[in-house]
Amino acid sequence: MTGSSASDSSCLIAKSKTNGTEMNGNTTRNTYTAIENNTYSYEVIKDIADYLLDRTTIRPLIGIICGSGLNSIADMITDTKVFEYEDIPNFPVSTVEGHVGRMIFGYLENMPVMAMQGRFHYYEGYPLAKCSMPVRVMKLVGVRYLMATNAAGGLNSKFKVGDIMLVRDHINIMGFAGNSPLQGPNDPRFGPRFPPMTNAYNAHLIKIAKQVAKDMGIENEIHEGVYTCLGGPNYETVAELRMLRTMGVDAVGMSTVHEVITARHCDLTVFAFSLITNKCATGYDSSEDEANHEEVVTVGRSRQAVCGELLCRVIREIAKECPNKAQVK
Ligand SMILES: O=P(O)(O)O[C@@H]1C[C@H](O)[C@@H](CO)O1
Ligand code: HPA
Repeated sequence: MTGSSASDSSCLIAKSKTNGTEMNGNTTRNTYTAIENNTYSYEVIKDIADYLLDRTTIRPLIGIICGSGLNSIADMITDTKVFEYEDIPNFPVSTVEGHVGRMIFGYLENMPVMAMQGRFHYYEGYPLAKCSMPVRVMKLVGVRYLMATNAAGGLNSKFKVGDIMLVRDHINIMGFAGNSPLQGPNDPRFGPRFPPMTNAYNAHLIKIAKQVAKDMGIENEIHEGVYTCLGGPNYETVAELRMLRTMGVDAVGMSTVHEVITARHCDLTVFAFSLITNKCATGYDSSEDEANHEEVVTVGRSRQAVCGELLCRVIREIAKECPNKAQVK
């Protein structure tokens, strides 16, 4: 299937394209009529995937999402083809500091990858399905593995700022309230109506990452744990954090869960880790523990080399096992 049918009103995307035209004396970027009701049909997402594939010969097998302050993970990619989000039809734009807003195609460890420098969060005003829509784009581009990274508050008392938590599982708190990226009609071309989440995070890749951490000599800075995503943008109250801790949450953030649900729905293999950028304040007297985004981004930047190396080494191991070695550079 290529492109949307002109008769399908739910997936028309380019009704008012003004490609580089002059308006009020200024050059405008491409503008597209908004999709209806923020709904991304299979055809719209296929259009986005085709837009990207038409402009590069790279065929990624791995999709990467860079968390807050972790953009430079994608700077390690070689032979790049860069797409600004604002140039991709029907793509949202990043509005958060620390999220640049670029999709980078290229190679890491000789594996073809595509990486998001900047993700979309619910608190930016995007519905969850729109936040995780790029994961479906990855799927239609041909990606088999999603590697998601995020910045998170450490709730487990053993975690230190700068540590990395390999995500073993998540608690979908927003889902408890009925908010899901899979809400609405199900398109079986992506996946089943009722997808299981038992093994959302691939145990084999976690094992590989632990071995990699040992090889890097950072085994004391690596943990395995449970992540949860809250809606944000405010950080949590002490009472909320205490409740989350009793629920078994080790790290708290504002992303990833809906991306992973979307990825598992369309059968991507998932690996995710959280960089612990701050300790969660579980007492009222610990004002020094108050979270702030500047600190989150600063800690992210200070640890992105380590996070990048971990990711690259895991990719190196995936490359060894890659089912389609022909695609490896
Ligand atoms: O995109 P991630 O999940 O890495 O970003 C975290 C969550 C919020 O967007 C922000 C809070 O500081 O960092
Ligand atoms: N809470 C929620 N999201 C976060 C945090 C936090 O403490 N740190 C980074 N992202």
